Amino acid sequence: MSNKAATQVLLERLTETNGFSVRNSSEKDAYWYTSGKPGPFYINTENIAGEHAAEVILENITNLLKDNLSREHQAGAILDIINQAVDADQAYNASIDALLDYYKLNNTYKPTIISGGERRDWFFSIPIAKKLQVPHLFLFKSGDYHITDHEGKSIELELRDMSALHVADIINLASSYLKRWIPMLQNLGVAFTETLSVAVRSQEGIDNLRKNNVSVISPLIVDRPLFTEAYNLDLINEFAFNEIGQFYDSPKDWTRHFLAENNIEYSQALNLDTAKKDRIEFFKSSDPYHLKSEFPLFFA
Ligand SMILES: O=P(O)(O)OC[C@H]1O[C@H](OP(=O)(O)OP(=O)(O)O)[C@H](O)[C@@H]1O
Repeated sequence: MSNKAATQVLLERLTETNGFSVRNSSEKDAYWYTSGKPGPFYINTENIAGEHAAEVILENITNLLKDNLSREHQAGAILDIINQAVDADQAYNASIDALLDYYKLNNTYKPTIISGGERRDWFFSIPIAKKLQVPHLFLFKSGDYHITDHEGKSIELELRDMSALHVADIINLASSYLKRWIPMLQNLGVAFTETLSVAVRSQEGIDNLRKNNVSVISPLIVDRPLFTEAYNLDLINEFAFNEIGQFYDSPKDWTRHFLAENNIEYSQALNLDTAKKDRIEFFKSSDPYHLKSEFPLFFA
């Protein structure tokens, strides 16, 4: 499989499962990001497991982590959930193969262990470890870790001579690496110079990792060329393609244009989820682009 083919498999799967979604008409609302700013597209790579399946899996993982169970029990249960989901869905399995093919095409490093961080990395790190027949290192946000062997059994392992490949769902600013995964891997004495991520949302994340001597391999670098590819593959329409171009030229100008055309009455919208409501409120109160004087009614 070529690099291009791997990217296409993943992009198509994400489009089918609404893991990659764009604003394809002026009637459609913007996506409100965690930063509290709006934008014309969004990417949620865990949907590669299936839109509904991803939701159920995440909920199950969250519940397992809440329960007062041993890390061994939690890791075993999470591993079973993910492996069963991959076995049950040919398209999820094919996406993991595409990701692994992409990795193999782009380097010669031979990891002896795969690491993955709580929670979404595990959708990818667990099946990649299984396919490479190497142990999996679960990294928990608390700082705990747990190792399973290539068959999924819990093991004790001397990590000092091992080389880890950290597999992730998406890199944004790489804050989870800087705050947690890099210090944890360093403390364990594992060599760690490379990470495979399904997608990269921002060049800043790649730069932050480079400063820490970690190089990034990813089939989906979310930037203009990826949207050109999506457009050429007919995965996004002309409206979306043009406005994403505007957004990359200037997020502020795109936002101004969106607010000028936007006829969505947020105050009247009944089905707004809490997260979205909070993000819109934060946008209004922080006014990151200084647009309040131009849109007094919206900011009122
Ligand atoms: O590049 P970064 O700045 O690290 O951001 C990206 C990471 O953040 C999110 O995970 P989060 O920490 O929210 O944990 P979750 O998987 O439990 O949702 C996301 O799933 C990525 O793993």
